Amino acid sequence: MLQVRDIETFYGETQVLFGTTLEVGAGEVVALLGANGVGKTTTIRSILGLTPATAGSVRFDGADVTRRPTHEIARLGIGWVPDDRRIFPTLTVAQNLAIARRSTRFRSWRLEEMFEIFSALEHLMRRDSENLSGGEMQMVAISRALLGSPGLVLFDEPSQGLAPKIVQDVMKTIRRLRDEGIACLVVEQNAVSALEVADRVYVMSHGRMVHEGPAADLLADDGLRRRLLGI
Ligand SMILES: Nc1ncnc2c1ncn2[C@@H]1O[C@H](COP(=O)(O)OP(=O)(O)OP(=O)(O)O)[C@@H](O)[C@H]1O
Repeated sequence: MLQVRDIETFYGETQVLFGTTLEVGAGEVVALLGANGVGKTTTIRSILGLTPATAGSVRFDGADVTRRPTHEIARLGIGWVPDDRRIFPTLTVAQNLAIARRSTRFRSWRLEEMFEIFSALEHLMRRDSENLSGGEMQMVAISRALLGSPGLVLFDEPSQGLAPKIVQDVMKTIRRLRDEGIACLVVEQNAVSALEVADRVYVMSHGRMVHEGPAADLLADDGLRRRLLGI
């Protein structure tokens, strides 16, 4: 579904990605881990064309999207759950969700299905989004991504700032998406939660991948985990 090959990305003169390569298959959850500042968010930004790669390629669903504008890339079926959620604060929850609707070649989701996944969401629909708690915002951010009919969802730090029970709900939702055949790329500081939900994992350091393999292997190998992730 997603193939990122040898991408190089800069902020101005500063190079952040030095030949980053990764793949996510349909119905696969892939975790992207690594210390602060190694380039995980920049990898997501390059996939979405927000900070386009200057070398290498990004392919989604068979199409080369490397230097296409972000709105075109999103319209092909890439959903994004950003680390700062980016919910429009002056709109209600219902309005935030209404403007996210999009049809793609992938499965579309009904609002009622969002209410099944997040039982609290139905009662939040009329609320102004600026008054939501962190967990409520995350429900809205994930629902918004799904209402855009994605084939791939990019999650940036989905558990950041959330209570443990809500983190469990988010991870359960990611499993559900996988079961529906949606590809998920999950950038996380909370490495254990990410490894528990992921099929495969990449570990990044200084803009390059330094490890790739089954998530279960890294979860089981204390020595390797300590060396790569310090935990
Ligand atoms: N807009 C920007 N302008 C200049 N440099 C940036 C910008 N955004 C990020 N950087 C730098 O790029 C590097 C990689 O940042 P990035 O956010 O991709 O890392 P990360 O692995 O996602 O880390 P974190 O978990 O802290 O978000 C860092 O050194 C960061 O300071």
